[in-house]
Amino acid sequence: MPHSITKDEVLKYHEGGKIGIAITKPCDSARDLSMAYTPGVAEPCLAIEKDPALAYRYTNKANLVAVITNGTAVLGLGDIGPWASKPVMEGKSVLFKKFANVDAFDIEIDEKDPQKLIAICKALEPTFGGINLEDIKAPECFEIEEKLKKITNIPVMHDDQHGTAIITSAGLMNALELTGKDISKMKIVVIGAGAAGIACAKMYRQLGAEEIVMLDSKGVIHSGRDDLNPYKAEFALDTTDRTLEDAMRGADMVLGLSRAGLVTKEMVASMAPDPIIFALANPVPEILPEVVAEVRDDAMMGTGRSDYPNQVNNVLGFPFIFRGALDVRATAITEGMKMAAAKALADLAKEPVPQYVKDAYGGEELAFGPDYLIPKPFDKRVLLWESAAVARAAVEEGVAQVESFDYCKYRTKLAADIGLILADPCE
Ligand SMILES: NC(=O)C1=CN([C@@H]2O[C@H](COP(=O)(O)OP(=O)(O)OC[C@H]3O[C@@H](n4cnc5c(N)ncnc54)[C@H](OP(=O)(O)O)[C@@H]3O)[C@@H](O)[C@H]2O)C=CC1
Ligand SMILES: CC(=O)C(=O)O
Ligand SMILES: [Mg+2]
Repeated sequence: MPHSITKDEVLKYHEGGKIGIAITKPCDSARDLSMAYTPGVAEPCLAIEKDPALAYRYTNKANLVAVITNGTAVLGLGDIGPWASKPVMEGKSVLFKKFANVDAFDIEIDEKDPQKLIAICKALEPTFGGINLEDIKAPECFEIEEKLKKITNIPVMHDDQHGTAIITSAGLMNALELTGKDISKMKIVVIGAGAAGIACAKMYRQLGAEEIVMLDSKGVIHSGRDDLNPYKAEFALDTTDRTLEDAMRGADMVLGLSRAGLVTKEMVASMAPDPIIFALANPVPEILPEVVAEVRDDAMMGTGRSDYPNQVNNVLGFPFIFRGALDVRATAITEGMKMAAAKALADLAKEPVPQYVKDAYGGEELAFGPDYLIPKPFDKRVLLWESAAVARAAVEEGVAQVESFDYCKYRTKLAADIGLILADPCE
């Protein structure tokens, strides 16, 4: 059931913002001040001038991510601008810290021109160990990310694209296992041909999907349309489906990454048996679980929200992906790293759930099944499973910059960070 929170409570919670800055070294005496600031600070400066890689050793760069937006596609609220986007970006920084101990600065930029935004992000490279692009609208987001990946030497990831693709893929893999559906024979409807929709559809193709019907605000993306950008055109189908109602008929899965309330009961009723329904628009999904339940008892349902079962949300991605990437000083986040993250999440969902996780969800019984397709963000083991998988994949894909990487030792360290001792750290 949804949590009951009032507008006043939420606004009160946000007074003064949600995150601050902590000092990590002693700074209580004149001697400390000479170390932290002048004259002592000149030593690391000169060392880094000689060898820029030492910035990873003598500054916080190695554990610092920029959460960058221009506020053009904030949640499902649309182009509300950089000022109004700040609570979301602060929230992302909170999640980076809370779930993966990654320090993150939210940076809201008053700039819509992709070329200028690219230049600004590139200019920030000396400060950060990674860049998490957030809530930048399509199609500009594709060009911005693609260019930044080429011109920077730090991992850059557009969370709405790849975080979402990874988490929904994990949920989909497990839904396939539970329903026995064959992805290559499924009709998959993707509502939204923006950042998230396009990236998810690409990853589903990697998983074997063949029939993906995608829709934008003008309807089904079909081969007769002449108003498609190249990213949408890649998904243009030769189909007679024109509306969402047409597309949903007989569909095995619908993935909503668009706007609130677009899916009706009638559409859900027209889907194939055992439908997979991920209605992920935030904060209000394309259809609510209780409405689906009125017409189907065989649906597997997920939303992006914290107050329903199956929270299919990129919170399960970005903190852990960057943790793994930063720890091996990866220069990029590759396809192999993304797939490793999705598989790790899917696998973890099949493990018994610790009591503290159940307690965080009101004592609810949580076990692999239709209402528990993916792990919960408060499950500390996500760090262990996902970050270790991402770091290992980075090494295997040749983008890690550490001199050596010992998977078993890394898992032991991550386990210690969450208070676990592993029987088999190499598992
Ligand atoms: N749960 C999660 O983890 C995540 C959820 N989301 C949610 O997904 C949604 C989209 O985000 P994002 O991809 O970043 O945004 P974008 O602005 O990049 O894309 C939005 C897409 O929705 C389409 N759209 C708008 N209205 C309709 C409609 N009536 N019918 C069909 N499509 C429509 C737009 O069409 P057009 O191209 O014609 O404008 C566009 O393609 C948001 O609600 C966001 O909160 C996003 C990321 C993660
Ligand atoms: C979850 C998220 O990133 C979004 O809705 O945009
Ligand atoms: Mg987002």
